[in-house]
Amino acid sequence: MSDLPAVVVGLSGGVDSSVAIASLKAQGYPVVGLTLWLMKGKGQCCSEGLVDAARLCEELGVPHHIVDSREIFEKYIVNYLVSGYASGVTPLPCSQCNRLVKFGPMLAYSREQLGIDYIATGHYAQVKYNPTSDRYELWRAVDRHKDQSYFLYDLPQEILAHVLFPLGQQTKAETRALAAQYGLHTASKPESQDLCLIEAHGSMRQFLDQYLPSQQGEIVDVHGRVLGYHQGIHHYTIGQRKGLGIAAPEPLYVVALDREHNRVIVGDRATAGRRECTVARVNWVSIPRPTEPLTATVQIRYRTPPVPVTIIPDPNSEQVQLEFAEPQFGVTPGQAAVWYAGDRLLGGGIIQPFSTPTPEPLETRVAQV
Ligand SMILES: Nc1ncnc2c1ncn2[C@@H]1O[C@H](COP(=O)(O)OP(=O)(O)OP(=O)(O)O)[C@@H](O)[C@H]1O
Repeated sequence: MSDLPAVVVGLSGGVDSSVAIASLKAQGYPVVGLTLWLMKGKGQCCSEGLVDAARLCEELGVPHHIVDSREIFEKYIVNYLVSGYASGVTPLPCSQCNRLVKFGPMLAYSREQLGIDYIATGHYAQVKYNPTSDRYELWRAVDRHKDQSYFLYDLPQEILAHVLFPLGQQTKAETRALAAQYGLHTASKPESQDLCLIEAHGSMRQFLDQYLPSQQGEIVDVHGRVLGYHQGIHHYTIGQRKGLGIAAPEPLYVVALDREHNRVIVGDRATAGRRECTVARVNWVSIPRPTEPLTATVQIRYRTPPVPVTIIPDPNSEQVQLEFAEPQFGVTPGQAAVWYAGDRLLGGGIIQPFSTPTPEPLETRVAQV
């Protein structure tokens, strides 16, 4: 009998989680596979993922559980996305899904149904216990290109204390080599490129179009001049530069989404740059909440490089104010800002809507004259 604790491994049917469970098993951990059934559609997280995960567990000779999580996925992710886009923000579903749909419920199921106290996933990130601070710290993965720590910033200490990331210290190439070495049928599965919802529905636009009706409106500049038309403000993101469908001599960025008048407001680079923003729903991970301002680097999107920032805690709330050393162009309400000291993830939260002065619609101004 192994002295190692039993671990429940979240399986999506993809190569990363397949190698995560096979590696833990090879190290002597008693393992159980668990797949959350998240939505209907094609691709992982749907029936295809369930079948691949079941087949993998059969090959490995380990138990496999499937938990129908479609209802909580609908409640916490689909509704969150649809209401966010409808109100003019661009929500980040992955960190919320990790906390509320995946890690929290997986650990609860493991404990309550299986009496198992540890869970693992195929995420590329590392958890390190710091005995001095008595905190479970989150660190970037060794494979910087695959690092997924950004999406995990919202995990509380109670969960991090019970999580293993078996792939955090290896490269994706090593994962693929191990998949072949273990003879896993998932070894040659292509990399998932995008958000699971996008894989299942084709694009975010196609997904949203099922819920939010098209509603034509104006694309205007910061003076209220009409430059073009759109089919719904939910197709746009603050900071967006490409795909605006308007010809202009200089690059234009979306600087505000005016829900009240169903308008997209665009501006030049100088208008689009932001030096600060407010971040709410902050989760402090590797350090406790500071009382003094702190310098760090911050990522305002998954794929943007970290940039220098000062984080100013609000004495009266859990919010913080971020002050960037240089103006940033993709500061998008609804997305996560996640700050680091080197490779150590300190904390993160959700960027709050900011007030960009929006011009009065033309007819209102004409009426006032
Ligand atoms: N439906 C699910 N049920 C259980 N665990 C899941 C599910 N989807 C994802 N996970 C876990 O979260 C990890 C990261 O998921 P993500 O969607 O980012 O996939 P990925 O990085 O492409 O990994 P994989 O190759 O395993 O699909 C997975 O490796 C897996 O452990």
